[in-house]
Amino acid sequence: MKEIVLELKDASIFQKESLVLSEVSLKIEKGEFVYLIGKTGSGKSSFMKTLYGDLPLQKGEGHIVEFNLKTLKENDIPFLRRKLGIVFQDFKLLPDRNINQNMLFVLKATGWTDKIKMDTQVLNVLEKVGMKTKGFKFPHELSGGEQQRVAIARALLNDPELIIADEPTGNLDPQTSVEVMKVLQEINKAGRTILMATHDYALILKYPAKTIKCDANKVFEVVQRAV
Ligand SMILES: Nc1ncnc2c1ncn2[C@@H]1O[C@H](COP(=O)(O)OP(=O)(O)OP(=O)(O)O)[C@@H](O)[C@H]1O
Repeated sequence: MKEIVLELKDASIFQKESLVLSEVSLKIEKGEFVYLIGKTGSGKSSFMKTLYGDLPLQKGEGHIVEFNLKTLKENDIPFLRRKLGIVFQDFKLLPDRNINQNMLFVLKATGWTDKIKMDTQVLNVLEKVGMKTKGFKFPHELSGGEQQRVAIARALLNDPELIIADEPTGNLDPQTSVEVMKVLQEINKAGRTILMATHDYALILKYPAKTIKCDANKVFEVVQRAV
């Protein structure tokens, strides 16, 4: 039987008191690549925030990696985040330090202490995204696509069980989006599970995968048709 990385049953997603999504039931298995689509304001970010503990799961059931979202405590959140790799549209790299230092900052914050192992892991993840030789550069010295590749490398540092990417190509031109997408595809082929919110239908057509949609306060799987 396949390992389940994420399972929601009849979950409701709220922003404060307002209901954004209801009756959400879905399963994501280890190794899947899943797109999350939907209009602006349909609830994609709220959905993802619930998965990484930024919004509480107030109703329904939710299990992600080894965590129960319903009983998740404030103290559990850093441990949950270590099992997830989170990638944002706006990269969120620290501007005042170079790429290697950005990576080491995350490793230190997540409990790594052995300097040699840390340096090896930084090189290892930068190599996976084709940025091994750019560790000395500052974020502002990199293109948007390179910054996003570094952000993906950062998400890989703690060997996550699930990568949650919220519009990772949203700030990139079409060609650069494809380059970043190729990196995500390679990471997926290596066995990692990826949930990616996107507005980019060209990417979905080029790299078809299971697609779930937020619409009218619901989440459902959509069948892609060849065009
Ligand atoms: N911090 C917040 N406080 C209150 N309401 C919020 C907050 N963030 C989002 N919302 C509301 O929740 C609903 C869903 O927004 P959300 O950002 O999840 O949508 P989205 O599908 O990710 O949109 P986009 O594609 O623009 O990122 C919207 O009605 C929005 O106004």
